[in-house]
Amino acid sequence: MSWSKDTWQTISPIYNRIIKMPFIEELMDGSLPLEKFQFYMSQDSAYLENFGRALALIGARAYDTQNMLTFLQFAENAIIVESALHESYFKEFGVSEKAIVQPACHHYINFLKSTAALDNLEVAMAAVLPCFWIYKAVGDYILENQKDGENTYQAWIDTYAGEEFGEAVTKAIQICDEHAEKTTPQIRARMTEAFVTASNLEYHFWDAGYSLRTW
Ligand SMILES: Cc1ncc(C[n+]2csc(CCO)c2C)c(N)n1
Repeated sequence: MSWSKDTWQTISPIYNRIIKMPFIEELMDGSLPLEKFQFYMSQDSAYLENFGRALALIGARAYDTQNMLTFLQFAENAIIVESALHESYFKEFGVSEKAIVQPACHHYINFLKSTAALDNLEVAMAAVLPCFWIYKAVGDYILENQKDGENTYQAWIDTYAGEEFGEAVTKAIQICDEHAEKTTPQIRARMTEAFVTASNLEYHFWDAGYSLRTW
């Protein structure tokens, strides 16, 4: 079995907990209180900037120029495409000031940046993968299960369930599998560990949004 299939099975209990979270269920039916979504989006803004930095760092460390280009494009997308989504919601809901980075976000961005800077390249690539893969899976899950009707959060849902984003996810998974295949069993095991940690951090990011958890 490929590294990615095997690793997705490992995190399936975490993924199953994620799609049952009140944050996701209420995002799906549009009943999520605005205050919680605003908190999540303002933290996500800081997340995206730092995630973009981690991706650019991985790009700089890539073994060949093709993978370098791919990760630099991921970084560019994280900054430009996703921040457009944030900007439109910020305008709609009148949030403008830069947020203080709260614990769950702080934990996640520092894990990503330190892994991207100091760990093996393969491990760094695995650490950023849940960000792509879990969002695609959650986006598709919501699109398949949501009821018809107006939803304030539809733009968010469509971003992650979209075809274009799907292609980026497939590419990110493929790159990890290629690197997993060529590396040692020890590093492959650390790739899995980094993937599990990032998946847990995704859970906590949404959980902190729902409970408005601050320092
Ligand atoms: C906490 C958190 N995790 C993942 C994403 C999703 N995401 C952010 S950047 C990017 C790839 C480049 O577009 C993806 C998939 C998010 N928004 N917030």
